[in-house]
Amino acid sequence: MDSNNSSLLLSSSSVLLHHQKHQLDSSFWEKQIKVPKQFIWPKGDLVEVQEELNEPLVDLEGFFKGDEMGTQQAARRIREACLKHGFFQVINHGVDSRVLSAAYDQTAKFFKLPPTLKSRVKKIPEATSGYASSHTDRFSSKLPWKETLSIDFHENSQEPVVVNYFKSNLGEDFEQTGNEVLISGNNGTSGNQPGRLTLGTGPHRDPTSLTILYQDEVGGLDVFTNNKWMSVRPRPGALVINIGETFTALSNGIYKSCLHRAVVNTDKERISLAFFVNPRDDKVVIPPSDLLGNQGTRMYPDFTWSDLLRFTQFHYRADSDTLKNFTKWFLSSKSLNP
Ligand SMILES: C=C1C[C@]23C[C@H]1CC[C@H]2[C@]1(C)CCC[C@@](C)(C(=O)O)[C@H]1[C@@H]3C(=O)O
Ligand SMILES: O=C(O)CCC(=O)C(=O)O
Ligand SMILES: [Fe+2]
Repeated sequence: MDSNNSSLLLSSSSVLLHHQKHQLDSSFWEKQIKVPKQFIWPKGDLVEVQEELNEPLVDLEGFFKGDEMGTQQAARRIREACLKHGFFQVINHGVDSRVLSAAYDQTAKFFKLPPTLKSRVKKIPEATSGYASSHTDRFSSKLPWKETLSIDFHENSQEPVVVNYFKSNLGEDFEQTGNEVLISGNNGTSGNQPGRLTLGTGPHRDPTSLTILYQDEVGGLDVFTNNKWMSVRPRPGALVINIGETFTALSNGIYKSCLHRAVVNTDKERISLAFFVNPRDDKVVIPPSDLLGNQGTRMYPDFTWSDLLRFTQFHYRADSDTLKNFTKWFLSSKSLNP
């Protein structure tokens, strides 16, 4: 796939706890036990995880060394995972561990900034980049217990996009932050009540093509498969990879994008860094003809990543049925404006 349109999402539900405007800091929780109702999720979405997902661990060392056997084994494991639930973890992925920890540290540093400084990079409604606290500007219920920082990133851009983003919005002091934040992060939180009633990120399938996620040791990423919620164990140095719905469409429904969520930890804050890989805006998502089956049936219409992104940002909150509802919306908007 020609995929050079990506975005970075940094989020931290815990820092929300410490820095949110409506005094949602630790002293607030000591005095109050009530979580604002907009943050409370339905019981069905909060069902606790029982088991760990035994997702494949893919070692990319052989691939990078040009070793045929190692490459084939990795490819087999990836295919198996994508046919089943679309989640796997990679080790020896080539991303230097020092780069990952520097990105993590800078992310943590960003979320610890005072709200006034963070709001200098606040996401405006039409934009896909910027800082957002619980998406309060977009939604009024089932709010995620997190704050996020998203940065658009185009591989073919001549500019150091991330560095410029930090430098121009937060000043020269943040040039280093931009240098080190190569992938981005999401986060969980602390506090008994919020931990039991809220979610860092609600159940959804990623609308994107591919998500590369670095989660810290706190954990909290759960996947819904085999009819139950299963946790994805944080493995030191590993990256979690998952298929998004754009990839499902590209594979004509063969590769699955699985429902997942990030739960809030009752005593520890959590940071995760997600790098979303997407097709270029002008590329139509069309599966290769050998994936169409005997009848040549297409499962999804021709669409571009920007169509699907627009749908999730302005018409629909990504959940378990985004691709199905996008397809309906897209076809009916096309028949109205052919
Ligand atoms: C294109 C995207 C929209 C979201 C960020 C990326 C990939 C996943 C989406 C999201 C995380 C799914 C759950 C709801 C959401 C609003 C969130 O909790 O952040 C989603 C992101 C978004 O719409 O900004
Ligand atoms: O924080 C996590 O581990 C997952 C977040 C997520 O699913 C997303 O950003 O799409
Ligand atoms: Fe996700």
